[in-house]
Amino acid sequence: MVATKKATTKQAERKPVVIVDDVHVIYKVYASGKRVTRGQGKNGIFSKTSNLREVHAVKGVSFTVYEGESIGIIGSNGSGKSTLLRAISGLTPIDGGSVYAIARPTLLGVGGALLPNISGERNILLGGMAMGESRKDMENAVDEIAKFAGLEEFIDLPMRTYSSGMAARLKFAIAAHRDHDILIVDEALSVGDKQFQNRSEARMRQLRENAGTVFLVSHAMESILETCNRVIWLEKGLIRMDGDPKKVVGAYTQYMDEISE
Ligand SMILES: Nc1ncnc2c1ncn2[C@@H]1O[C@H](COP(=O)(O)OP(=O)(O)OP(=O)(O)O)[C@@H](O)[C@H]1O
Repeated sequence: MVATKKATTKQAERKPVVIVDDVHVIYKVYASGKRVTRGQGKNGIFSKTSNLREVHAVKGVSFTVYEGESIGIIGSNGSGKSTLLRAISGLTPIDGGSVYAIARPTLLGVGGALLPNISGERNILLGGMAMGESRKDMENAVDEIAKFAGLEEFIDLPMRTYSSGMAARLKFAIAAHRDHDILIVDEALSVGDKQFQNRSEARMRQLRENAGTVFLVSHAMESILETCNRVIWLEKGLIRMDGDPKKVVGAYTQYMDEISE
């Protein structure tokens, strides 16, 4: 009886974890392909503005995520999925609107930057500290992370000597070594070789189970349906649909079939 009452109260007090309020992201790119950073467009070293192109990748997206929700983000290529999640994690600056989160969201994927001229071990220390962990905890975690990444013999070598697969494995292992309140997964399942993929998939499953909130970007509808209890479909930087996974995935699949005919 008490348990039922508790559960009902809990449902009534749905706790917001992430609020995305009218978020816009605009990339500024030179037609030559050169990326422009803020402040360079006007009177900077690249003062020739005629070739400057703007890509409005996210055009006013709003939604609220509640505790315990696992959100799948789907949409066709270039619809703004990765940009939106990078904006939520704070890696991509936003050009309008706001993001509020109860904890710092961690982006678990192949995107994070490691430093090429320092060793794998020092990257583990710095990477972990950049995610808010103490130096001591990271020092204790080095061996385990190196082992998970399968890089024990290489961990004292500079990162620039690693293959791209080795570097991706290390990035995944650093981000995945502890549980996160808000976890953002950007198709990280495809990291590394088959053996590492199995290991990372198992760890991902564990992380998803332990995380309070999970965002998953994927083109694999099976993993979206398996993982998420809410799905947001983005198209051309706008939310096209938001709700029940089966309904949203069904509508998206139909749309993709129609446009490919
Ligand atoms: N660094 C960047 N500089 C300029 N434009 C970018 C950059 N990153 C993405 N874009 C553009 O922003 C738009 C959204 O890209 P984004 O990568 O967020 O889409 P996506 O939905 O994740 O795509 P995909 O499914 O192909 O991974 C695209 O038009 C893309 O060309």
